[in-house]
Amino acid sequence: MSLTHRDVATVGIGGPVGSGKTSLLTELVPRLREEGLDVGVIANDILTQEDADRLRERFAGVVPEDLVAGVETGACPHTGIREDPSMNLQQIDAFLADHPDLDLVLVESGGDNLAATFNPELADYSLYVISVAEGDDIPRKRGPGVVDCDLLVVNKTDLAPHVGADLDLMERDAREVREGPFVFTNCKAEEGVDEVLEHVREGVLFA
Ligand SMILES: Nc1nc2c(ncn2[C@@H]2O[C@H](COP(=O)(O)OP(=O)(O)OP(=O)(O)O)[C@@H](O)[C@H]2O)c(=O)[nH]1
Repeated sequence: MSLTHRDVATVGIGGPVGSGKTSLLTELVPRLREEGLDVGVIANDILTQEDADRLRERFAGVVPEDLVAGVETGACPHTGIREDPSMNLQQIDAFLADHPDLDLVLVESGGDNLAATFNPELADYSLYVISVAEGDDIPRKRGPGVVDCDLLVVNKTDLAPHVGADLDLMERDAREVREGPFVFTNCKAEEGVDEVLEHVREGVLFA
C-alpha cells in the first residue's frame, strides 16, 4: 500500500511576509539533516515558485532537489494551508512516492496578516514567525496565528533597538495571550534556532 501524508510528521511555518520564515527554515533544515533525518520542504506562494527556487539553491547538497517543492496557491496562501490544504497534501504524497523513508515535511506559508493557521490535517505542529520590526504590539493583537500556533517565534531581535521595540513587553504580551511557548530568535546570528529545534523535536519527532 502506498504511503500518504498521514505517514509522515509535518511542521507548518506561517507568519507575515518578510518576518523570517525562509531564514528560519534555512537554519533548521541543515540541523535536522545533521541528525540524520530525511526532510522535505514545501513553500506556498500565490503565483510563483520564487521561494521554492530560493530554498532549492540554499539546500543544494543538503536536501535532494525533488524534496523541495513550491505550491502555487493562486490565492492568498492561507487558503491552501487552512481551508483547502489538498494541493499541499498531494505534494507530500508525491514526496513519499519517491522517498518512502521521509521523516519530516516542513511547510512554509505566508499568511493574511495575523490570522493564518494551519489545517491540522496538514501540520502536526505549527510555528508562527513574527518580526520585532513589525511592531512590539503584534502579540497583544491576539491574531489567531499568534495565539493558536504551537510555538510562537519572535524573530529579528537584533533590530529591536533600531525600531524602538520593547522585547520585555513582547514577552509579557506573548505570555498573556497564549498558553504555548515562544522563542526569541535572531536568524542572522543563529540565535534561538537551537531552542526552536528543541521544541520541534519535542512536539513532533518524539511525540
Ligand atoms: N536583521 C535581521 N534580518 C533578518 C532576520 N531574519 C531574517 N532577516 C531578513 O529579513 C528579510 C526577510 O526574511 P525571509 O526569511 O525571506 O522572510 P520570509 O518570512 O520568508 O518572507 P516571505 O517568504 O516573503 O514571506 C531577509 O532580508 C532576511 O535576511 C533576523 O533575525 N534579523
